[in-house]
Amino acid sequence: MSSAKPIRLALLGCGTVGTEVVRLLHDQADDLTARIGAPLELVGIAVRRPGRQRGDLPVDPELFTTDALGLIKRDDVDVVIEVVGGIEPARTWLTEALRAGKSVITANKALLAEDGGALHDAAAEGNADLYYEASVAGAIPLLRPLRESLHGDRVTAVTGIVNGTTNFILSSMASTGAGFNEALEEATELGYAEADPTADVEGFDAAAKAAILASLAFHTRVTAADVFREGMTGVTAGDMASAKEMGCTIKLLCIAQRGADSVSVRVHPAMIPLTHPLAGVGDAFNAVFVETEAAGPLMFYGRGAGGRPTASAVLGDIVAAARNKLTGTRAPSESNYAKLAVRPIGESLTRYHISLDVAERPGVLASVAGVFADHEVSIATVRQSGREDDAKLVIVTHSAPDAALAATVEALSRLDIVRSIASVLRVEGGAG
Ligand SMILES: NC(=O)C1=CN([C@@H]2O[C@H](COP(=O)(O)OP(=O)(O)OC[C@H]3O[C@@H](n4cnc5c(N)ncnc54)[C@H](OP(=O)(O)O)[C@@H]3O)[C@@H](O)[C@H]2O)C=CC1
Ligand SMILES: N[C@@H](CC=O)C(=O)O
Repeated sequence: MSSAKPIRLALLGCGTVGTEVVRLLHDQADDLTARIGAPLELVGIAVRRPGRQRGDLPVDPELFTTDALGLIKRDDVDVVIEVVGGIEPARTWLTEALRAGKSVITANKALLAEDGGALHDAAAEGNADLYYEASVAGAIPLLRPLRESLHGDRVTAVTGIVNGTTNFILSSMASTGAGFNEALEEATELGYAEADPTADVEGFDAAAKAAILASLAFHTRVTAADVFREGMTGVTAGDMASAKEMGCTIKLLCIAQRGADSVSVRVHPAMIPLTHPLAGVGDAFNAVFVETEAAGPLMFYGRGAGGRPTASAVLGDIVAAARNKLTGTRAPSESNYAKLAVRPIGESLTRYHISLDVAERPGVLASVAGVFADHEVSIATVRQSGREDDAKLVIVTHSAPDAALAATVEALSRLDIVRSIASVLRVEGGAG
């Protein structure tokens, strides 16, 4: 056993992730002590409802408190672990801890994407560690490679599936034909969804992760407000069927790209070919491609959500922060020297898959094609089906500025021969 003084931990939150952090700290205590060179000691756990049943947690019930700020301020706390979520009071707690020189480990992507700058500034002020590996892609070691291993290279793009809940729903819809509500309910039971699952299904969670990834990859502060966001609630069983007919599937993608002097960051559902490596990423798994100038493409894959996988990432950060405490060193600080501008979605080159319900009469195709030509959007494929009074057109475009594609859809909706725009999806990776 180590005779070194223990590193003392305060845990804020003991829900899906927090309970698994407690279990791993307990189950792996001896190994952790050997790896760090000092034991870890949990000195307090802040929760909202201390009397709540938390299974057979291997922890002294006396450690629970509702006074998170009081716990953070205790002199015997070296490291603060936040697995509560939300903007406030988490921001106040974490800035307080960092300014006081306490290491902070957080899984709170919403806060990092909304006001990560304030946390990084507080870390610099307090000469404290700020680690947040669990905030993006659950268990996957992704931020440390971006923050350290790839710092000698230039990242040009980050593309991936970064939300487990929506991947679980879309995979269930595609493979078993499950309905949206049923799949969301199951994802929630399995501990994948956010406290308010609107954050998952409307793309806010993936957009927050996209902002964190783009900030690290491009050395530029990117916030959630900079990210174009479209959720997956508009994806219908009809879209899934249409995707299947074209040899494709639909995934909620995060796409961050670096140009010469700007970046673009977007989150939206996209149709991708079944041959695309992301097409086979099922269940609540995540996968992220990082493209760099020297290393070329790199792919990261693993469990993107769930208590135990996420706790694994938190534990890795605890070990790093504890080692730094012992050696008197610090985590790499924020690197935002590039300060690149963020380009709006309208300037990004994208491709659309558009399904139209149209009148069945001569000249329809010519009128529709004319709208595309007017907006300088070229058509890749057209499929026509239906009978009198029930005709459908499915058009896939070549790539064009997103603003031109959006304007084309808007103009199509005003044609009298177009009864309705059944769906519009972006297309990635050679689909169509
Ligand atoms: N679930 C997952 O798969 C992943 C989650 N994350 C992130 O981890 C964080 C936690 O998620 P998760 O464990 O799922 O969330 P849960 O809702 O399961 O747990 C939240 C915990 O925070 C406590 N809490 C809430 N409000 C307060 C408050 N005002 N003061 C003190 N404690 C409070 C709750 O207390 P009580 O138990 O008493 O209600 C609960 O223990 C979030 O930021 C989430 O985005 C990141 C990656 C994956
Ligand atoms: N709700 C999130 C949890 C992990 O970040 C997700 O589903 O990915």
